[in-house]
Amino acid sequence: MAVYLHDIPLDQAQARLREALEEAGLGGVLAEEYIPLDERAVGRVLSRAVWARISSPHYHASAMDGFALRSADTREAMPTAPVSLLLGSQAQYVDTGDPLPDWADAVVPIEQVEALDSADQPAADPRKPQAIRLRAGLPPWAHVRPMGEDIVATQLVLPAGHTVRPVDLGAAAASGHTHLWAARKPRAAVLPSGTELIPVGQDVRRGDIIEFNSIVLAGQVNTWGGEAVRFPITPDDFELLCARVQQAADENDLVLLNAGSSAGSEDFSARVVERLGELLVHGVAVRPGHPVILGMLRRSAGAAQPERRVPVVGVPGYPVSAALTGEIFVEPLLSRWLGRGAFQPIEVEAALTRKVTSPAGDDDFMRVVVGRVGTRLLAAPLSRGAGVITSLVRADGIAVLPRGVQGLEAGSNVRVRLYRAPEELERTVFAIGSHDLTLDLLAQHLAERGRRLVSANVGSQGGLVALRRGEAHLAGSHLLDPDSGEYNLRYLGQYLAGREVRLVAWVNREQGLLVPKGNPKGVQGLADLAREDMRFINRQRGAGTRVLLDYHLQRLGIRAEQVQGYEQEEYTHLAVAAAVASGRADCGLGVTAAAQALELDFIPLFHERYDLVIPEEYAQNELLKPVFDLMQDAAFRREVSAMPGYDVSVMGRVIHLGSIEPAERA
Ligand SMILES: Nc1nc2c(c(=O)[nH]1)N[C@H]1C(S)=C(S)[C@@H](COP(=O)(O)OP(=O)(O)OC[C@H]3O[C@@H](n4cnc5c(N)ncnc54)[C@H](O)[C@@H]3O)O[C@H]1N2
Ligand code: MOO
Repeated sequence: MAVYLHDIPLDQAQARLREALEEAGLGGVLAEEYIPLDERAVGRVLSRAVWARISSPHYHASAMDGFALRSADTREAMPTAPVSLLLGSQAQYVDTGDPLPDWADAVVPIEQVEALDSADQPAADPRKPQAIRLRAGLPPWAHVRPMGEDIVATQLVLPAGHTVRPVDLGAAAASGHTHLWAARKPRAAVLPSGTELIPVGQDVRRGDIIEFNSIVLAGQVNTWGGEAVRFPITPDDFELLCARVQQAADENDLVLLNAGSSAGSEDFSARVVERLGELLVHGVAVRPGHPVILGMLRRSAGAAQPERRVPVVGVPGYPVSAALTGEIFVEPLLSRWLGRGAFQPIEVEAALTRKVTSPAGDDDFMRVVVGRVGTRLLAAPLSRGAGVITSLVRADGIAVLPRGVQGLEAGSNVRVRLYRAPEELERTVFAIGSHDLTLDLLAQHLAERGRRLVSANVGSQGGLVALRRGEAHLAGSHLLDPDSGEYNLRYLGQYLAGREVRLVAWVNREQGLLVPKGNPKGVQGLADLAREDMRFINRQRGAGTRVLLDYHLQRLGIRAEQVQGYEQEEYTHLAVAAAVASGRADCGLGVTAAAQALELDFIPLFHERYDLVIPEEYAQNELLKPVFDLMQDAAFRREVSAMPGYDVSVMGRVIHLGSIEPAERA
């Protein structure tokens, strides 16, 4: 009989693991090693403090090329009454770093003396004169680095638990060390499992999943100071899985078993752990990542240290869940074994740009992008999908909605654990509105100009709403006014009346019908949408493309009810293209580039203008200057017009500047 997982709160799961580790004698630094002091020690965690064996400098050293002397001998020297010192008894040439003779207590730089061979004859070799003449006195210890200036023998140079940086190695070497005591790197085996997985580089067929979780997990382990050992993909075969996991446990300190953690027909991980050791936890109340497994494995009799227990983490298969499980369970474990404090992220408080819901029973790890718009720090939630690895790539941080919170309204403050330095958030240009594929090109060019473009796709009208609420620097918009045939202006009156706004044309682009390659249903135009054998895929209400569609359907006298699939909505051009590519729909309205991206056929229908709407306060801000620069940049314009269906002749044209008059509803 199948036993399904039972989620327990995160703190309880962590406590159970901690207790099991302590019981097994694995609660602290695993082992230490005496490693040579060289550049390979960077990143290692010191298991013992470094105390200075010798001082640095370990003798009084000259800080300048010049002459060592007794400061007292120079006391009378004046510009008008120079003092001469005889080489040998009163002065001695020294290079920077040379030890000072015992009798000397100061150095005069060579350029501050007259080197003489006799009373008035300059020396043939300025470093080997008979005498030197000074026209100013020197205080004691002038131009001398006294013994211990840098490090005094017996002082603490580096504390235990410290992660070694390049400069630390300099200080440790200067204080007389040749080796360092460091925590041994914990070895973590990473085992990907699943019959459907194929390694990177192999041809991909339908149903195949490119295996990358093991790469992500191994990279995390190495970043956090461990040493990852990646195993080959194990198919869903219980006995084989047991054999591999046993081997991994025999040779490593930790086993990360990826996938097979939930309730599917071939989800063996929990049973493997039960067979080879003790299952501590199956299911943690976190989203994503809830089917986590925690356990302790036994080593086989023939293994090294056969009595050792080896913790195992059953890492859920979905990539975001897998990476977050690494952060939540693996990082703290490695930190503990390395004797270093667990990672403390920098946190900031930011206001949510939209309402979110959250499962009441779980700690919900929400990925967000963060940026400053005006005086406010804003957090825009990214995709919640556990399979959307790019949401973690794009994320600036994680906002945890704790258990008990069922959701938050737009504008609520959340604490965000940052993945980046807070300064980077100040360079963020927030674009919320209609998405266009050229914005990705813009993002890439802005990155070269020290800006980060973060865009959220909420459709044209959604973008104007975001601007009204002060939650974006700019919005892409392509809203057709059916009466005038103009774009956007009338809608600005509706959403941004009274505000100072700059409306700048961005591109003219082609819109048309996306159909499968070869156009099997012979689609010719919008009139075909009313056909009984036609399944359409629509854009969401408020999207410019939706406005365009409704306008033209009305002109053709086609009612929404006549269009099959009119109620099926997607949020981006690419999502519409994907629906057609997968066969879920026969056609959809979108831009040429989306058709090209997914190798669809395209039936061009209209040209439309896509504008950027920018409140004047931001248009004049240094932050957005590169956006305006790029509109005039020949190389950028060339790249945009090289994209299929785009024309940049309008790019940068100011359509409106100044206060927006109120308008009636369009
Ligand atoms: N009936 C239930 N079904 C599922 C539950 C549940 O509680 N009850 N939980 C869901 C959640 S949440 C998650 S997370 C997953 C966990 O699934 P498994 O750990 O069993 O993993 P798989 O089913 O094998 O894989 C899921 C999915 O993840 C991707 N994947 C897996 N391994 C890799 C890899 N090495 N590299 C890249 N991507 C990988 C892949 O897309 C798999 O389809 O279960 C849900 N179902
Ligand atoms: O818990 Mo799953 O890991 O939501 O994605």
